[in-house]
Amino acid sequence: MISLTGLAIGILADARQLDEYTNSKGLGYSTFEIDTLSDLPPALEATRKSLINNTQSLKQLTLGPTSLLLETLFTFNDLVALRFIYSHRIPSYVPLAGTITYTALSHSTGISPTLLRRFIQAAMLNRVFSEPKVGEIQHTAISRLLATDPEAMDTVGFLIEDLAPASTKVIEAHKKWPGSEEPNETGFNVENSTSDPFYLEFAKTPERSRRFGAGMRFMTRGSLYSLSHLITGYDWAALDKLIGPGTVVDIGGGHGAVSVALAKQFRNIKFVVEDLPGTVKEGEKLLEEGLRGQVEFREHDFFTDQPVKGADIYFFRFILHNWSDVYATEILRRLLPAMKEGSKVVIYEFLLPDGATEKWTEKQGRNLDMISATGWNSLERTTSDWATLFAGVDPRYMFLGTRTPAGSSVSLIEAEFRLLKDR
Ligand SMILES: C[S@@+](CC[C@H](N)C(=O)[O-])C[C@H]1O[C@@H](n2cnc3c(N)ncnc32)[C@H](O)[C@@H]1O
Repeated sequence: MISLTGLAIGILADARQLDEYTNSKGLGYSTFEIDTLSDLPPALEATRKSLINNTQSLKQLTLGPTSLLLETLFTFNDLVALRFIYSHRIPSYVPLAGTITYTALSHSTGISPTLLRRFIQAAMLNRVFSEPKVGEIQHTAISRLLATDPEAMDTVGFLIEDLAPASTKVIEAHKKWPGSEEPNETGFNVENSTSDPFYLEFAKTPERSRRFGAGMRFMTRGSLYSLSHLITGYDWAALDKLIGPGTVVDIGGGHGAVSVALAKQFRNIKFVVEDLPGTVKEGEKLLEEGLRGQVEFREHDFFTDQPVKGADIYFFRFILHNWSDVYATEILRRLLPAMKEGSKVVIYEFLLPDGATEKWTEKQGRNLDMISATGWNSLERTTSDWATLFAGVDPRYMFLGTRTPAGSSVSLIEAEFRLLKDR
């Protein structure tokens, strides 16, 4: 057990380090007006995490159980305020420098000054806009981002207009379809009154699809998601040295983002990017001239037998977390007839810890897991989940384990095809 003072002492030491860093960079102290702590060196990233986790614990302890429970229960108000700001495009009406009064904002938006004041002041608690003088609004770093970066605004829209309402229907979906692993029996299906799965439903409304795509790009920006972790975090060089050459099949590879990045680094590995017809055509069009021959696109539905025989690696990024165990099993089973002794399945996905964690910096994994439940009836898996999944597909799959490259949000999960006589 640690005392409030003990937590505060740790916080003081971490805060001092970050202050010294921003001062040494000529940024002064951290402020809500500009982003002073982006792109920290790796050692200070650990300090940032420790500061976030300890301040959160300190705050939760200090609130006490009743206030903490009520604070959690009232978080829906945070989203309502943000939804108001999103749907009325408020960030675009506030000057990037200086202030605007509620009355002036009312003239440009057509919304009453009282409504504006109430919803914007609610959002200010989360540092979206500030009021340096009574009645005058100015941008903070967050609201400025919403004003200047369309993908940030699209992320708000996707999460608040599409996912949050669907999440309120998850329990109804569980009651309607108890124990379902079907991708079209979810909170998203109840909310949208549709029997089509998530992506098919989105495809009906181009604007919704576009907003989803922009949101995904925004949320995977930055070093935590950088493909450099995948490039350096796995021994691709061993495959590159093979005389033969080595082959990687990038299943559900989209437009080939992963294969293209790897192909540039490892010029002797051949990549086959498989996806559904429209995506494959787009990918082929986008492929750089210099990579033709090394990267090939091929139509393939991963619920049918794998056509590329004897590849060294069958690779999946951000695929299996969209599918419940029944479907993930089928996808992995369809690889078996194509695999040779030593063929590997390499998966690049989020990995949840086996046990619970209260660390605030690990909340993102929980968020993603809840989203998987809301939209797909799928899950973010733990190392034990992966081991159980492979064991249930076929005894020839030998689960090799999981690894998270330093500084990465995404982990490697690996299994090998071994004939039973080798065990
Ligand atoms: C979340 S994206 C991941 C794309 C890529 N792996 C990446 O990480 O950039 C999922 C991909 O799976 C593809 N997909 C969905 N169902 C599929 C199926 N039955 N067979 C093959 N690909 C499929 C989609 O077209 C999409 O490109």
